[in-house]
Amino acid sequence: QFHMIKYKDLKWEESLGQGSFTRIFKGSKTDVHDGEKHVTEVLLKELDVVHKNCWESFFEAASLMSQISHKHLLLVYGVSVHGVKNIMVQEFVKYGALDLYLKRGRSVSVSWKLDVAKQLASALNFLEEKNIVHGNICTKNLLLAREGDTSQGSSPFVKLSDPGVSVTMLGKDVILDRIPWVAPEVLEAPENLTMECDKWSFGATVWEIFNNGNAPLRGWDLKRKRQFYESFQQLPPSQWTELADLISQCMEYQSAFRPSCRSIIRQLNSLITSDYVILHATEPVTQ
Ligand SMILES: N#Cc1ccc(Nc2nc(N)cc(-n3cnc(CCO)c3)n2)cc1
Repeated sequence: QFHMIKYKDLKWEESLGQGSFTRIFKGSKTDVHDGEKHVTEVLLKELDVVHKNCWESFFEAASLMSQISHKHLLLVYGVSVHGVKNIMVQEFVKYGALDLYLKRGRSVSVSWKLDVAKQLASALNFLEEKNIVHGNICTKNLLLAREGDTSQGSSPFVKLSDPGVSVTMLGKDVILDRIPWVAPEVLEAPENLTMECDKWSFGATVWEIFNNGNAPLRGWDLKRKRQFYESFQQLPPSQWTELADLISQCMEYQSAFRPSCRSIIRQLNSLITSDYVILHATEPVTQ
């Protein structure tokens, strides 16, 4: 179910950082068809050799993204295996991960943030219709393809990245460190990963977007993070009550009570039309 790409057709350029058990590089792939050579800019996601036993899960994540296509889902060109190296070849998304983009202090408007949240909700709705669980929704996995410029009225465009190695393959500490994105029931038993878990993560991700990419519970150690769930705590609410309500509905400890994707989209639509948006056209950058 995969396009296998020859290692010799790939070229590595600069390193761009790392994910869980993976390293990412800018690169290019060369294809030849009808006798013409095509060079495409790509993102090369390499599974760390020490974790090569996770290669099935790594490729499972990639195949999830290549079985279906949607405008807000990352395009995966294929995979390449070379000796102990496992490489996923993805489309290169121009502005990279949203968490870093927001941290760079771009002051973006409330309508920009709502637009991004709505695009993520529509990707989630699509996955839900296909009965596919993502399992790692967060701004690190939300890629910015177009910056959008609210003064020019052009809107941002985001793509949801692959979930990476499944949470079922990660150690307890890695899962604990994903608090508050990982749903509480997944902490108890990672096999509990369901669509409802993606809604919890969606809530934490919207919280990040409206807090300029600052990670929630930033700097908390694993013990404190664990206690956050044990005492059924919620993230600090936004002063925009309707937004805070949506986030807390998604981050409902009882998974069955979390809203449907359709309800999430409906609530986002009413937020977009509320006068709060006009009043807070461009938030002052609060770092
Ligand atoms: N400066 C800069 C810059 C960096 C990266 C990109 N592009 C891109 N394209 C992708 N397909 C995936 C990612 N990516 C980024 N972080 C992760 C890890 C979490 O998934 C994945 N970045 C563009 C500009």
